[in-house]
Amino acid sequence: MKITIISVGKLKEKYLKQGIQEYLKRLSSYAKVDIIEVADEKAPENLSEAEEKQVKDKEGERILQAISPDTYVITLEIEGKMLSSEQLAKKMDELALHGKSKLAFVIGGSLGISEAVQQRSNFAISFSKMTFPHQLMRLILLEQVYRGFRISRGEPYHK
Ligand SMILES: C[S@@+](CC[C@H](N)C(=O)[O-])C[C@H]1O[C@@H](n2cnc3c(N)ncnc32)[C@H](O)[C@@H]1O
Repeated sequence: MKITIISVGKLKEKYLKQGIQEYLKRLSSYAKVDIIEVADEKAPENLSEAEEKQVKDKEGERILQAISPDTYVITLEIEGKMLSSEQLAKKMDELALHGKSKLAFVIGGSLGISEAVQQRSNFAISFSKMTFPHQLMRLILLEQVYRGFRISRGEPYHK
């Protein structure tokens, strides 16, 4: 399976970069995982709702350009559906079983995900009702994808 993580903005913090490199290395035994960073819009504080929508729409266009038509898209959304790690593992297994060999996870920018990207999404997953910074979300997602592969293969992993 080819997994792409599409994320808005560049990763800056060194400690996150190190963690992400570690999980990419671990995941390399299970899948080809690429990260695509799309440019974020510089968004000052106190934007009106309409201006926020414009920012999200522009970032959304860049996200959509990075997705090929035959890709199954999972967006990360606070209001999405919460799954257990086992359920995420099962979902990835089922996608592979149904011949879906391309999977993209989309992490929004600081204002979230545009409507157009939500419409393109095949499934919206929530990691809880809490808001995580998008850069940290990348690391949490990679850990869960790695955990998912270990669960699917019955391999030991931390409980
Ligand atoms: C800082 S958050 C954006 C917050 C924005 N107010 C919103 O409601 O989406 C940046 C991105 O991280 C991801 N994210 C943050 N917390 C999440 C959670 N609990 N579950 C799923 N995705 C989350 C989402 O993709 C979100 O677009």
